Amino acid sequence: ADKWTYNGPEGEHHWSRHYPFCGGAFQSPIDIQTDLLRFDPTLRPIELHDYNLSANEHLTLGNNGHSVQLSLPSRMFLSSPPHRYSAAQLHFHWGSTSTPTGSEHLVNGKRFAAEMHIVHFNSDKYANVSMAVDKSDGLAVLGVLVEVGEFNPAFDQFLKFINGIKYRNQRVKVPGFNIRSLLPARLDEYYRYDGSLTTPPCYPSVLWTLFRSPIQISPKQFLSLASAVYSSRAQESNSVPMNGNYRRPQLADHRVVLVSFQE
Ligand SMILES: NS(=O)(=O)c1c(F)c(F)c(S(=O)(=O)CCO)c(N[C@H]2CCc3ccccc32)c1F
Ligand SMILES: [Zn+2]
Repeated sequence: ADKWTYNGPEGEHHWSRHYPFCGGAFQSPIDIQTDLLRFDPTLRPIELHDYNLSANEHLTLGNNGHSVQLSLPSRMFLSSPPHRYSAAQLHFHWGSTSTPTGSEHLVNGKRFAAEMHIVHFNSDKYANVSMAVDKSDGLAVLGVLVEVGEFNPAFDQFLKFINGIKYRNQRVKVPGFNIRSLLPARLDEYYRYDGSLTTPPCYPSVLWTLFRSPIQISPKQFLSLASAVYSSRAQESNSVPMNGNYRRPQLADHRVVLVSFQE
């Protein structure tokens, strides 16, 4: 069973004991130093298809003990030629109410308040995300940096249900909404590199796309995300708040980070 945590004896420095890839190459996240970037004119704007889900479509919002995740239908897909990647789920990483800095990727050493990941799998080659998750060309994850600022109505489309998933393994149904509205305006400006899952089993199977522009959520929305959920089960006596669920930056070790824009 996945008994890894972000702190303590099962924390990230111990992951590689049970999950060897976590100690391997091509690990994520990384600190994106903009002076190491290489502009790539072939990086096209990210194209999203069927992201506008109807309200009669029901998504599962769940607490898996490591993150808050929202299931996504596989008919939603992104195309980043030559492949098509179907959506699987989106989830978040954040800090804590006292330290609102919990993004996974950093930009020039700056850590943002939180980070959203939309996990897709290569549906040209694999039947589902579980088949794709350990293949080097298996996954494409969209990363969105989150800042505390303006109220974000799109975020509330699922955040208003978060008190139904306070404890590990709790799940609720939420009506579909336009997932595109969770993303920044500029889908043509992003960082691109080959990396891994940022949680065990840390498979080096992810084509990372981290958008340049952060999105904003209000202080109240951040507080709700960072204080509503626990990584412990409902009936457990000592409840463990879920916060600081981000992995520290890994060595870029000569990996090239491509960038789709030139200032
Ligand atoms: N930051 S990240 O994008 O690397 C990333 C996570 F951070 C994360 F927490 C999860 S998880 O499934 O919620 C829990 C651990 O697998 C996944 N889930 C992936 C990994 C394994 C798997 C299998 C089926 C569906 C989704 C996933 C993930 F890809
Ligand atoms: Zn993630």
